[in-house]
Amino acid sequence: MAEVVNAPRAEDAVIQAGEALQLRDVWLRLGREVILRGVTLDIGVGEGVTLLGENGAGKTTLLRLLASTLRPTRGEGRVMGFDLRDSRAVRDFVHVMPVDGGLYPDLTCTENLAFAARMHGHPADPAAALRRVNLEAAAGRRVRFLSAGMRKRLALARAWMLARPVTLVDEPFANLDDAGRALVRDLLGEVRAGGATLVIAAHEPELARAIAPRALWLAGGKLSELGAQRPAVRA
Ligand SMILES: Nc1ncnc2c1ncn2[C@@H]1O[C@H](COP(=O)(O)OP(=O)(O)OP(=O)(O)O)[C@@H](O)[C@H]1O
Repeated sequence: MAEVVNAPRAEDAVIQAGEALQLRDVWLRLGREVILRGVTLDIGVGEGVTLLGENGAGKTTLLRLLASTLRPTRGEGRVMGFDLRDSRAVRDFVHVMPVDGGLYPDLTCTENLAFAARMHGHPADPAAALRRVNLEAAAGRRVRFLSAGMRKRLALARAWMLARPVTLVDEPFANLDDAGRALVRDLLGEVRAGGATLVIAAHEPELARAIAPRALWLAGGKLSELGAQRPAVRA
C-alpha cells in the first residue's frame, strides 16, 4: 500500500468555507457494528476523490452518510455548507449512483430519467442522455428487462444528465466490459469537468484515479490519504 500522508486529524475540528464535503470526528454504528470511527475529512468543491478499501470496509456506508441517507452516531458534517442532518437541503445538491443502479424496475428507461429530472427540478433531456450511453433503442423498455450492463449504463446516463454539484458513485466499473469502463471514465470525467465534486468508491484504483486522482483508504473505520495528489490548501 502507498505511503500514508496528511491523515486528517479529528482535532482540526473547524468547518471551513469552500469545501463541498466536510466531516468532523464522525462515528457511525449500524446494529452492533461500528463502521466509522472518528472520520474527519475535507473535500473541496470540484475535487475528485477515489474511495478505496477492502470488501466490507464501509465505503458504501460512507457514501450513504455523505448523501444524508444515514446519520452519524456522533460527530458532525456538512455538504455544500448544509448540515448533514438537513436531509432535504443536502439531497438538493447530491446524486448517488448506487452499486445496483437504484433504478425503478417497472419504469422504462425514459421514465426513469424523466422522474429523476423531475425530482431534482432539473430541465433535463432524457433522450440525449440515452443517446450518450447508446441506449436509445431501449428507451421504451422497462428496466426489469435490461441486462446488468444496460442498467449500469442507464444509471450512468442519469448521473451524467443530472450532473449534481456533488456526485457520489458506488463501484461504477463493476460488471462492465472494456467499452463500458471507457464509457464510465468519459461520462464521469465530463461530470467532473462540469465542476461537480466527485467521489467514486471502487476496487479499481487505476481506473477511478484517472478521473478522481485523490485517493482515500478506508480500513478499521478510519480514513487515510494515499499519495500526495490533494491540491494545495485553499486560502
Ligand atoms: N443496514 C445495515 N445494518 C447493519 N450493518 C450493515 C448495514 N449495511 C452495511 N452493514 C455492514 O457495514 C459494513 C460495511 O459495509 P459497506 O457495504 O459499507 O462496505 P463496502 O466497503 O462498501 O464493501 P464492498 O466493497 O464489499 O461493497 C459491513 O460489515 C456490512 O455488513
